Amino acid sequence: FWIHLSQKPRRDAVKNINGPYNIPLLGALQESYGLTPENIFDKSFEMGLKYGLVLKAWIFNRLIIASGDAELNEQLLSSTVQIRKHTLYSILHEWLGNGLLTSDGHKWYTRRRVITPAFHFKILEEFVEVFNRNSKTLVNCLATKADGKSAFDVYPFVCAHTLDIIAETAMGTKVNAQTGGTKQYTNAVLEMTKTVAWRFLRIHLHSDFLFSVLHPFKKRQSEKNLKIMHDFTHKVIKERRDALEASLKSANGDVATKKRMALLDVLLQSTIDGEPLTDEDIREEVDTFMFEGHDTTATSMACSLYILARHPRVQDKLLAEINQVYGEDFSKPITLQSLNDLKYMECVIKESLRKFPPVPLIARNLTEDFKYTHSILGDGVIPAGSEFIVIVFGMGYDPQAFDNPLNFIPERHENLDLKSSFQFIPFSAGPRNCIGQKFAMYEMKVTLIHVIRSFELLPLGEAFVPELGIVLRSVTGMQLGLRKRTI
Ligand code: HEM
Repeated sequence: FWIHLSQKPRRDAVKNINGPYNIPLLGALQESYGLTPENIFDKSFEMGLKYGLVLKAWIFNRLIIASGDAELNEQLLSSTVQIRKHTLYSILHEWLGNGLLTSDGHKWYTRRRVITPAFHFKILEEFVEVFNRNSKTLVNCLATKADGKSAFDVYPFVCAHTLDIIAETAMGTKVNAQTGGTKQYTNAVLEMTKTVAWRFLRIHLHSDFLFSVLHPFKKRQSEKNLKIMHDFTHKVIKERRDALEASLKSANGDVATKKRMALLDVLLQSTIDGEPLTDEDIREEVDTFMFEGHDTTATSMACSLYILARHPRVQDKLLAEINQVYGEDFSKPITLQSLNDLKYMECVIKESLRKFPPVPLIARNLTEDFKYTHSILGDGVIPAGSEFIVIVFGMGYDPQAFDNPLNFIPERHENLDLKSSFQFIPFSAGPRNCIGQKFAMYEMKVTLIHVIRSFELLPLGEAFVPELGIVLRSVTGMQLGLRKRTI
């Protein structure tokens, strides 16, 4: 009774927000019962129709606000105060430490300032060669599947490809995931990514204690993988630091002018409050890039290929644009400038991100009262301590923003007339938006150029069945078929 009474001020504060019936003390358990990673998408749409784009739910003493409403989300995501990530992210801590993705407060702010120059266009320009070379390897790997009649899951192929790219660009090291190279490290990254996604879907396993007790074998395996990954990253950092110091001591000095800079090199040369970053600081950030920079992009790319396979008209138009920009004989080199000329491809990628957002949810813990002004809800306050979930996947299907949202229509992005840019946020928005957004777009463009020029994508295999993870998954994989093009 006392708990129920103590909730009253918080209940009163969110009276203007609809939501399912709450059983005193227990909350809306009847709604969460039977919710699975696969049915959560349909259930969310049902609840949106019933309660509107913003809804509240209590689970015991926790107040959860879920919002697919751009007006409210804009105010939350633009805030420089409400930047604390949800406790759901805690399962990433043992791997990523307190890096850019998971930190907040002063630490996040200073790190963001130091890391931003690592994504400067001059550095991205140098990465085009890495994207290009690895895309050619991807094409060679995919050629083994191009019999024109068999369906296969394209995700593992693009995942190894994005892992190769991020290792080379973040650490300056080749791990050859596509060709079976540095197996111990790449297997550890891939297994760890799977374990994190698996734990994410099982709320009780967010507790490290329960994870150790209920799944001791998985826990041991996970510790082994962590050690392999951390040892590897530390070794690479040490080697790059030694090389940097040696080159700075040498007469004609600076590595940056001679060799391609990896993101790691930018961190090695940075200071915070006059102090260089320690190896552990850098390790957190490099591991953050390794995680955040490969799985998101792999999902996005695999989904683009999946949906293109089912839209031959769009494929033809894309191929025509590629030929127009690079010549039928592919004589023009791929540069950042020429990638910017691929306007239709940009629309294709955006449309795929709308239909299949790789990060389906963004979740925050509110550290202070969140005051908002809203055209329907009026002025209000969501109390500190509440949890706020931005339903990114729902926003892409809002018919107010996107006509015929179920259809795949890249052309809609040519003249998209949104009331606010916050209506379309696959890379989030505001101060905690994705720092790797441009990197990802260029990487995806180079990959698509090579795959589309080499193969006709065929609508074979099972349909996509979405499954919620930290990153979007499909229960059936991302299936398609391939036929070699004769150029
Ligand atoms: C299609 C590919 C990608 C998508 C859809 C994507 C999406 C996102 C989203 C939605 C966030 C915000 C997460 C949150 O607030 O909880 C985010 C943050 C972040 N992303 Fe990406 N991302 C992609 C690729 C990349 C790449 C390639 C890198 C690195 C090379 C990267 C690095 C990061 C980092 C470090 C953050 C945390 C930024 C901060 O909190 O200041 N991402 N990304």
